Amino acid sequence: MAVYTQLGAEALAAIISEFDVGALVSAKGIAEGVSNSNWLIDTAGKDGNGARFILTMYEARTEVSELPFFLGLLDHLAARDCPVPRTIHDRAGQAYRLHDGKALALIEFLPGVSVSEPTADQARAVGAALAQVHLAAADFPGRRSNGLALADWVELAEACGADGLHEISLGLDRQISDELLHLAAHWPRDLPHSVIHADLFPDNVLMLGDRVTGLIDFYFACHDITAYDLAVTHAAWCFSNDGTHFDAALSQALLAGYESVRPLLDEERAALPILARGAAMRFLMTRAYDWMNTPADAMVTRKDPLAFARRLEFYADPANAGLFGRA
Ligand SMILES: Nc1ncnc2c1ncn2[C@@H]1O[C@H](COP(=O)(O)OP(=O)(O)O)[C@@H](O)[C@H]1O
Ligand SMILES: N[C@@H](CCOP(=O)(O)O)C(=O)O
Repeated sequence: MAVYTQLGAEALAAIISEFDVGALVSAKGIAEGVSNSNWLIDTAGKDGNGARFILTMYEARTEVSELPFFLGLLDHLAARDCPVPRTIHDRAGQAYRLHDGKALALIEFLPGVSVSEPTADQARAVGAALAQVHLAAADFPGRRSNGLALADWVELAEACGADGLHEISLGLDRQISDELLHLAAHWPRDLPHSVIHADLFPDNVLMLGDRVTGLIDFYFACHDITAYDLAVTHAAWCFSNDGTHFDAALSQALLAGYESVRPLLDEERAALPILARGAAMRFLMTRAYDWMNTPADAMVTRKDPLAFARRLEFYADPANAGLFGRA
């Protein structure tokens, strides 16, 4: 469930009246999502023909000082025909407003649904859309470093503690400490960097059939290794949810879709195995930390860390070394 803050009808109407979008007609809290509060907003529209938006209230996990980067990036990408929602600026031209000390943004509504069992054609389309974002962001002037990079995985592992990890699953502490050493020794330093989405899971992609209609939730976007973003997307799309089953057809389609827009350099392709291990580690660590630190009465469902421990095992298995080789 993701409406952490209750806003009454009067408050919502007053907020919407600050934008040139017509009067509020209806507002429904959106259950999906975990970080922020979201409402589906219908208004009369500027011309009286009706219009639909997403109203997002940023909760504790999003720093207000970072909103110019996230929201500016959406506008930059949308202006370059990437399938991302524009932000609707208020009458004063601001991309976000403050309400009772919390930031709010009104965002273009995009049609589509998040798929739970992607097909190869859908994975191909997602790969192409990701590459389009990487190219279109090249002249985006905003800067944000990755707050969940290798050094942060190490910190998260320390915060969890060996005993805590072992309690999640026997031997998980050892798997993580060995892997972190391996990643530190082999993490690539000289690959192309760009703005990356960094969390392009199926629930952050809206689709109509095989067409990507929306890439959303850019709140982990940052500058980092471009091909690492492809590795994150690979880990997110090419396995069953629990990480027990790898789908080679999805993997090939995702990579081919990506390369149809932005061909990988040889060194990027060669680095994909280690980048994929890093991607699996990133989600293993945040999920393990959340697993141990989410109060029992919290409104969010904890995500299974072991689903990414299994992906990590898969990527690290020498039997799968050829996974990212050219077909
Ligand atoms: N621009 C949009 N157009 C249509 N639906 C959206 C849009 N942005 C968000 N949503 C809907 O709201 C849900 C939660 O949004 P999301 O940004 O993923 O929240 P959170 O950051 O809390 O995870 C999404 O799963 C989707 O259903
Ligand atoms: N994709 C991450 C969780 C991040 O949550 P989001 O709803 O903000 O995308 C994971 O699966 O661990």
